[in-house]
Amino acid sequence: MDQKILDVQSLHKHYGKGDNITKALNGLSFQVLPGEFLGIMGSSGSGKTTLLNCIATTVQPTEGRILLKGENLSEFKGRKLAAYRGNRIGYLFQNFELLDNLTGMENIMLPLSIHNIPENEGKARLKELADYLEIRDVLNKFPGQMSGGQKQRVAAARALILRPEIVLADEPTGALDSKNARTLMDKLSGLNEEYGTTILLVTHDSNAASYCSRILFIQDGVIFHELRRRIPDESRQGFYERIIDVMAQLGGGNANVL
Ligand SMILES: Nc1ncnc2c1ncn2[C@@H]1O[C@H](COP(=O)(O)OP(=O)(O)OP(=O)(O)O)[C@@H](O)[C@H]1O
Repeated sequence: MDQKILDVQSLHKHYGKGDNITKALNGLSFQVLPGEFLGIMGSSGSGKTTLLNCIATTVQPTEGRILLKGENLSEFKGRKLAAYRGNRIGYLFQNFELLDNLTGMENIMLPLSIHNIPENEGKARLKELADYLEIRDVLNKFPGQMSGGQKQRVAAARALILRPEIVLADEPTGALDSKNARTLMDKLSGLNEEYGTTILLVTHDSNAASYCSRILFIQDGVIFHELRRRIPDESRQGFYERIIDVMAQLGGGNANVL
């Protein structure tokens, strides 16, 4: 039994050809254990989204491979690939990606009908997530009637309703003010602790990253540094300070405050 949930091995992704080639990933290797809350940081263009998209199988690596519990993702085909994309991973995006003509509840329930989850079970999951994410009041509203923070928590409920093994979050706090960003991160880290959901979080926000258990810093498509929160004795503030030190070395600057 392979203990790792993800094993990324010498991953390369090149876009374009010849003079127009961009080497977004340049031989990136790391492993993720089940239940980890892994942050991925790095300056703009360092390859973070490309990495997440390779894991989501929406971008095909040029070289290297990604193993999910020992199985090569690039060999997933047909139903197995659909099941992987549909319910083994959940996505959370910076711009929420909710359907504007559906209510909050309909947005959250949509994946359930696609994956044939019985109605009673679906309703029970909806209630649990709505209570936890504090979105009961907006379930009958349309996205246009919600605040940014509410939209992102509805999007989180949609990402989680099928109980994915891995959540891929690409800058989920990027469009939120600091209070809403903190609420979202509190909720995500609570879910990570309570349900053991593995989370991969791409972020520029050192405060959001301080909720993670480990952070990979990427530069020019390779891992430049790694930080691990010292559990249980290191405070989030202490971890945040170590993160901003590394960000300063990366030249990314830091405007985020706790
Ligand atoms: N579809 C594409 N075609 C060509 N080049 C691309 C494509 N997608 C990304 N790139 C290039 O690959 C590099 C890595 O991009 P990527 O989006 O992975 O970086 P990032 O670290 O997520 O950046 P940001 O923090 O700005 O979102 C960049 O130089 C980008 O211009």
